[in-house]
Amino acid sequence: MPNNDIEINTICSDLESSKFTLLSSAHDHNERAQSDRHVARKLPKIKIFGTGGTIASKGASSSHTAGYHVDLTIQELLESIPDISGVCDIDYEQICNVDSKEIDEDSLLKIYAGVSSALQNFDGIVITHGTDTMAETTFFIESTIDSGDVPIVFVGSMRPSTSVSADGPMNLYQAICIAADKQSRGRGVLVSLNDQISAGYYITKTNANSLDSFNVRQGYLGNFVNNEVHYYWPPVKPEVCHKFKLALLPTDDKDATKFTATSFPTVHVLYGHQTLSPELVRLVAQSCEGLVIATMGAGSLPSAVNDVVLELSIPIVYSKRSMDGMVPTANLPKQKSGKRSNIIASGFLNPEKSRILLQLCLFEKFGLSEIREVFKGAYGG
Ligand SMILES: NC(=O)C[C@H](N)C(=O)O
Repeated sequence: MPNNDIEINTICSDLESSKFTLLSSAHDHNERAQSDRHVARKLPKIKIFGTGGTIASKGASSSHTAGYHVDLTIQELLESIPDISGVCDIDYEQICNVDSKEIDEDSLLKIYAGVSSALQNFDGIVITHGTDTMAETTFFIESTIDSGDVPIVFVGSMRPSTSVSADGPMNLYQAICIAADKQSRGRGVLVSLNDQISAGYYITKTNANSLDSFNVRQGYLGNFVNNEVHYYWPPVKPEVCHKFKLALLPTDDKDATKFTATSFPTVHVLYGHQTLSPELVRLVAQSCEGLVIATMGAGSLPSAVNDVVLELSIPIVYSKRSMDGMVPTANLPKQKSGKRSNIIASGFLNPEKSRILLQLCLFEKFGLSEIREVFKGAYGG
């Protein structure tokens, strides 16, 4: 992790002679607060966290857009963007540096802790992250952090830094400008990718390769064109999002963002298909505290699978493998006795977001009816 203030020459061709100063996270905050630069210009202070992903990756050559590996620190990434010294003052920190397939609960909690702490001292937060699992992290952060007015902007890229027309530097530049823009206040967790601004709660990665990788059926919130942020709507947050107050064990009485490592209950996801084995469902259910099944339509699974599910005692969420639409409660299989079963409809939540929501519910020790209430927020239950 970098320790000192560093001067950076931008590589943007029309700004070749410009310089800006990056403040490393180790830099003393009091010194920063007292600096004339801050006081005189009153620029927004933006915290930038690096976690890895394609945006921080290098490939074998400029034509390679696959088979690359994470190899750039957040400091190096910041060296590749246009001058932002007139936009904001930035401070940066490397949380981890991995492909997002490696993001686990430990990384999620590190991001959670970093964001919680930065919310107290910064006007905006930017997090670089791989796109493959970005939607899971944004869903987790929106579900666990009340960001008030402070924008939390996630950003990634689809091409590695070494490729021709790498999209990372522009995406990162835009994310920082979005986080620094007053219009972004009161919008919660945002995602900036391919000139579009979306709600972190709703995004889904819908294209495994193209630059326009995130499709948001609920609509984009705005876009970024030629240094301008344009929102289509006034500030709004996802109404259906259940906010969890994570009961983490503090290790420092004075600092609520420091806590002991915690593991979340295990929740597995099974993918529904013709001939899905009831025995597989039974077997998987033995090794988890909750299960999500990507059903084939709006809650449909072979009857033999439904029969096994109804015998189990753990909560089982019926989600869907179709990208759009929802699983309504009316489609859930019922107990012969007429009693409510252990099955919960995911509403419009996809399997991976349903998994995180169920995990959070189980972490909070919610019973079946409370879990149902939480999923009702997403029109399931
Ligand atoms: N475009 C990307 O960022 C994909 C990469 N595999 C990741 O999620 O880390």
